[in-house]
Amino acid sequence: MIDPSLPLLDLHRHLDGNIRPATILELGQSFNMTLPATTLGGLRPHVQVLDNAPDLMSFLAKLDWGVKVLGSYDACRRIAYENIEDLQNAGIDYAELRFSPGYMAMSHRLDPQGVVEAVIDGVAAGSRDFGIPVKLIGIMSRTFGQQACEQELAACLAHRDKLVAMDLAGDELGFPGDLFEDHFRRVRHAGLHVTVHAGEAAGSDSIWQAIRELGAERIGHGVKAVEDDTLLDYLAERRIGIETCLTSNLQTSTVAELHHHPIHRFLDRGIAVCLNTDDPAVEGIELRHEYTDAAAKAGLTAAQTRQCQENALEMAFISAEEKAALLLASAERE
Ligand SMILES: O=c1[nH]cnc2c1ncn2[C@@H]1O[C@H](CO)[C@@H](O)[C@H]1O
Ligand SMILES: [Zn+2]
Repeated sequence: MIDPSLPLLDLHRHLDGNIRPATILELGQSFNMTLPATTLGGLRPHVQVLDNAPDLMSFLAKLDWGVKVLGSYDACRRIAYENIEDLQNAGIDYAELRFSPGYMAMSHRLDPQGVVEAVIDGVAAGSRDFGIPVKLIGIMSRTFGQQACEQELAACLAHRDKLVAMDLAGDELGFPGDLFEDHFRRVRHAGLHVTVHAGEAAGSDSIWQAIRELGAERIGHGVKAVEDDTLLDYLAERRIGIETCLTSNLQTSTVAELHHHPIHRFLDRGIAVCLNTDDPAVEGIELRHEYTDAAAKAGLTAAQTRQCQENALEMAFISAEEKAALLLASAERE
């Protein structure tokens, strides 16, 4: 359930995992690209997870067509702008949108820094037109190695005043966090917040590493924390929040069924957990679905989903004043 007297926040949402299928078709055609289909119905299975994927990497392959059609900076600006319109349609009051400039740049050899600028521009225009506050998180896509992540980091740090945090995403098993300690030293030195995808494909060690070596203040997914009692206590005590993405965890086969999802255990231990979409267009869901259907399947009560809304507000990378403004706006619409 969503409590309308509290703001609705999406803190874990990939802008480049939320490119509309219709836009993929249009952009593909405008750049004279051969797509796997020429109709929306035909394209859907290539860009959306219809049956749960067997593992994380097969799930992530569904994001590829979305970035393959980014043939210009204008295309990047457009999808960033449409992401804000999607937030409005989804009834989201505040979002932290994350994106991987190198991943978006690679198919057409764009300059990652130009991509960062286009995304900032499109998000600013959308945020203004639709009246939704949005912050940006830069992603280093570990899948492409340390060097590519260096490039992404440089592109992001060139605009560090327009970003709130950096993240590490992609192939957690193939590229463990210890390859990125230098990168995150620079992130922290730049004064940015740190959130890391950890404990999704790999185990609880990956979460410890993200916290201790990379400086993670929040953990994306964190499903495997459930293996480690000491870690659960640590997360609760230090208020290191877990950005849970229920449907994504099901579609990547990180959990077999939602009623086996450890979110209960996390909430029972007093860990700050919130509900998020991850890659809404690829998953074919929106945040409302996570708070209603998915939450119900995971066995969450109305009090628990309300707690998730409160936790999201606590976890958001914004000031106390900005949090108070979000609270006030939702209280007033009651
Ligand atoms: O659920 C996820 N787990 C790990 N990495 C992800 C997930 N969703 C998207 N990305 C990764 O984030 C970057 C695009 O923003 C890409 O590297 C994509 O593979
Ligand atoms: Zn993610």
